[in-house]
Amino acid sequence: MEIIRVNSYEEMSKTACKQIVNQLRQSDRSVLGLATGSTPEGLYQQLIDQYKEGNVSFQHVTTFNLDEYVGLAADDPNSYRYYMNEKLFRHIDLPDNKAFLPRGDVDDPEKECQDYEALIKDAGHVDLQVLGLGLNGHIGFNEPGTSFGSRTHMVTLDESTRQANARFFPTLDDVPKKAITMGIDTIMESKKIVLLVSGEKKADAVNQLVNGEVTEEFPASILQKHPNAVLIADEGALSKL
Ligand SMILES: N[C@@H]1[C@@H](O)[C@H](O)[C@@H](COP(=O)(O)O)O[C@@H]1O
Repeated sequence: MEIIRVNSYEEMSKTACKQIVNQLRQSDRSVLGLATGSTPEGLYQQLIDQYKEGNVSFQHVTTFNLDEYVGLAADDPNSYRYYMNEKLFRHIDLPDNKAFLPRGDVDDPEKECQDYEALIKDAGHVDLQVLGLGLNGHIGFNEPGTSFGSRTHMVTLDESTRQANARFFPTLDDVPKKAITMGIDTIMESKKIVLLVSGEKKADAVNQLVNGEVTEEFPASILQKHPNAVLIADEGALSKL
């Protein structure tokens, strides 16, 4: 895995933005994989700026997000669909019908997982997948213990993940207990992976990711085996390497 060391959160966001712009210059019909959480917010702002300056268009792009909470509708302010609309989609020219997330409020989440896999396959798989890193090594919502062979599936969130994400919700009780996430194998099929990590609180996780053994107990460790993965991380995140 290539490591790009940057000085700040802003530089991380700009460097990731360049990777995406380069991808879109190679093909304006690229399929992008997107992530939520605090980490990619700066990247999305950079992409909006690039779009507004006329440097990039998303007109022919397709996007697939990693995950969504089960039970939350698109217009729920805590849903990842709502996050993506607010932080990126409504500011750019990406067509609504090309911006995919798993739907959290369906009657049959298992079927939704299969349908989501089929959509990704029909689109020709993800060209560039943006990832964040959970404190426990999760990617998407693939918690420790998830099979490396997993495809899009429904998961029960770890208590630690619910607590880490509680800051977005009124109370911890409001954090959903289940989510739909692309599986590890689904993520690994992406042609390129751009993993973003910022801040000292992720330093132990980054150390384990880079130097630890490849184990299902630390899902992100599988990225060591990806042929085209890049970690863009700031000094804080790399401080324990
Ligand atoms: N499902 C998301 C992940 O995709 C994300 O990478 C992680 C880290 O979030 P943050 O970037 O806010 O630290 O949080 C959530 O659990």
